[in-house]
Amino acid sequence: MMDTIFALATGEGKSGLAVVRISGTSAWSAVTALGVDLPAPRKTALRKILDSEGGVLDEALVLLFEDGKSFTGERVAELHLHGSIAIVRAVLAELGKLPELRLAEPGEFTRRALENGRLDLVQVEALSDLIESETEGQRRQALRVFEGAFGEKVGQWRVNLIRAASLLEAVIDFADEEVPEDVSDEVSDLIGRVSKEIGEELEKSGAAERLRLGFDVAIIGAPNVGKSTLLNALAGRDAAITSHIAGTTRDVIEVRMDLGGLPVTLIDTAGVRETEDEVEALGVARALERGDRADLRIFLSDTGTFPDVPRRDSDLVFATKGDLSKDPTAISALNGHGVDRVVTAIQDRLKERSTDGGLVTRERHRMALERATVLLENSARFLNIGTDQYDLAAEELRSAIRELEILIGQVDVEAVLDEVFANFCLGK
Ligand SMILES: Nc1nc2c(c(=O)[nH]1)N(C=O)[C@@H](CNc1ccc(C(=O)N[C@@H](CCC(=O)O)C(=O)O)cc1)CN2
Ligand SMILES: Nc1nc2c(ncn2[C@@H]2O[C@H](COP(=O)(O)OP(=O)(O)OP(=O)(O)O)[C@@H](O)[C@H]2O)c(=O)[nH]1
Ligand SMILES: [Mg+2]
Repeated sequence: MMDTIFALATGEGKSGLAVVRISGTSAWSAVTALGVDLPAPRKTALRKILDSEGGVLDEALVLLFEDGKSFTGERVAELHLHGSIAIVRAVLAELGKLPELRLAEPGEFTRRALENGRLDLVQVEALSDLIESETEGQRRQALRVFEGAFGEKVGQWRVNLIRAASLLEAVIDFADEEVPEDVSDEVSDLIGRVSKEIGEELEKSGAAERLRLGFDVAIIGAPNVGKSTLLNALAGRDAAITSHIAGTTRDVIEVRMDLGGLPVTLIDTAGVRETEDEVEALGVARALERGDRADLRIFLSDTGTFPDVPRRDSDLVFATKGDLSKDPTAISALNGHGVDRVVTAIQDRLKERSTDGGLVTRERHRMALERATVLLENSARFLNIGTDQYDLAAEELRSAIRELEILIGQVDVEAVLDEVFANFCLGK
């Protein structure tokens, strides 16, 4: 029997409401222990929550879920408390005194939902992405996987490959008895179809992965060209210090923002120049390094000269301080002129790389599907050699099937589960 676990399910700190969730066989009796007269399942009721001495901790809504009919699949109780730090602390302390209960680990409620077959492993990851989502694009992508689109697709691939493996195994098993019918066409067709579909998903994986993680956009240029001023204009706040002194910015300054549904981390960097100043030189090295790693770079100049950095086709280039020059294409971050053009240009460049519709959003998924692809290629090769290699073809197929099963968590691999749950929110 599993422990009954509990945790604060809502955010830390002061808030309108705070929900404490309890899951496991003792979930309801724990609520009784808080002096609550239990309401019927799924019917909220207003109840006083008491400590062990009978003192009132809060007046709250209590909600019970029956075994098998909850998010975790276990018996669940929720206490919808006033969102006070003191109330939450006191209620959690009372629950901690009950011998059958312990505090949940990050992601443990969701882990139980997985173990009870209510979610598959890619849905678990999508749930984590959904909670982490900050932009529309990220929310839509995570929700699609959470609703089961990827799990279903992988499930179909698996069924097709199992059929292919069974056909081969039937031939192997009966090889000494009767002449088996020729299965190679059907097997090769099944393998070919699955490989093609996996390939199509893998093609979209780069974009889907980028959308999940967000894009790094670095602003690069010589000192004093107005990089930090542009960052502030885009961020809508004074995130970076600006001054007329060349070499003001020394460290890398990052601001996360939502650019038309795209998650962008805008990066302001030190002005690039040769310098005797040791600290500034470190800043310049960082600027070049971050620029190198960035998904997109914006080069700024107020004189037409740029740092000597190898260029990419995708680089955006803008002249600055348009209010001081006659160049009609120059932007002015100081008075806001042309800043909208910068935003549109960033969006255009990034949109190309973040087409919606991808399901393969994680390196873990991509690697599993890449391994499966290689195994399927091997299998097809053995299949083509002839019946005496069918056992090897079937073995490669079984390995490919296993990759798919690990991918959706149909077979437990502790290391995979630990990796997936390591980054989960507390209380989820
Ligand atoms: N108060 C509260 N709100 C919440 C959650 C929660 O756990 N508690 N959720 C937590 O993530 C999400 C909703 N997810 C849920 C998923 C399944 C069930 C559930 O009880 N399923 C049962 C009954 C379904 C039904 O009512 O038709 C079942 O599937 O058998 C509840 C919430 C978001 N909002
Ligand atoms: N007139 C005018 N001045 C600007 C404009 N943009 C920036 N400046 C000024 O130029 C000076 C340098 O701006 P910063 O944004 O600090 O320049 P930077 O590129 O970040 O400089 P470093 O951090 O030293 O590399 C400041 O005095 C800004 O007010 C602009 O569009 N028009
Ligand atoms: Mg600066």
